[in-house]
Amino acid sequence: MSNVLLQVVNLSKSYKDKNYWLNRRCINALEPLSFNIEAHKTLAIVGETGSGKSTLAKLLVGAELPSTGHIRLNGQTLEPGNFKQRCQHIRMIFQDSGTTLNPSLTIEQLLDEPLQLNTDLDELERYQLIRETLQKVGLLAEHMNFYPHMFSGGQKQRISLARAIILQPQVIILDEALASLDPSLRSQMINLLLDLQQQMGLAFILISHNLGIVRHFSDEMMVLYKGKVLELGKTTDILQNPQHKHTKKLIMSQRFQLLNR
Ligand SMILES: Nc1ncnc2c1ncn2[C@@H]1O[C@H](COP(=O)(O)OP(=O)(O)OP(=O)(O)O)[C@@H](O)[C@H]1O
Repeated sequence: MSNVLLQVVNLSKSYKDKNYWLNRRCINALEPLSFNIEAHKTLAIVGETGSGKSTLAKLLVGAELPSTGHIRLNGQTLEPGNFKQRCQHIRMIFQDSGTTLNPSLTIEQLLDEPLQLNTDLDELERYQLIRETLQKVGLLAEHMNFYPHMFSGGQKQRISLARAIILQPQVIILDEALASLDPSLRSQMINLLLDLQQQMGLAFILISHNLGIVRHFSDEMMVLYKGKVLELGKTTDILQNPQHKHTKKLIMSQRFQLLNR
């Protein structure tokens, strides 16, 4: 019996075309797609601009409602409008999430927010969980009293990661989360994410333009093109033996990144 954590079944999204007379035409941002992810595994989503990666991420976190399909977590269907249920189990980290931390709050207040909103823990329990979570992401308990501007870019990304894991989610979506870090910080962050994945059994969905990162980090990959799935399979198989001409083009355009890792 496989250890399937997240099941995506026939999920699709179309938008009304605002530029079209009477709005009768639709843009199919994502054609119906299905996939599974197991705990401890990483699925990378790649594709050129406009291929539907962000749309898929928005559907997974519940920021958009699907046109068709549904999502199951541990066999249970996630209700489209139930944000509390969704945001406890599926969290997202963006490219510049470090820079969007509220500058007027201390790190303790920033990490306390999701706990107050989503749990019944008392003040002492929340305090202890904040301490533990900061240590998990390689920061110190004393950092609780600091403000975001007192940290470097890489440390701010760790604070965003702490905010993402503090509710003990099962799935984390990394939307170009590693793109703005320099190569050495990026490797540290990847190692930290892999450690947390081991410890917590997390499943990651990695949205990235960088096939070097995809190769290093992911077990499986999905190639999207104009809202359609071109390929879905083991990352090593697809990178070594791409079947579709658009996948081949993507790999050729990044052979430099792939050679340098
Ligand atoms: N709110 C919206 N209304 C109308 N069309 C939209 C909306 N959001 C996305 N689209 C369209 O859906 C398609 C997929 O967009 P999406 O942002 O998911 O692509 P992407 O792969 O994430 O691109 P990028 O790499 O640039 O972020 C595009 O054609 C886009 O124009």
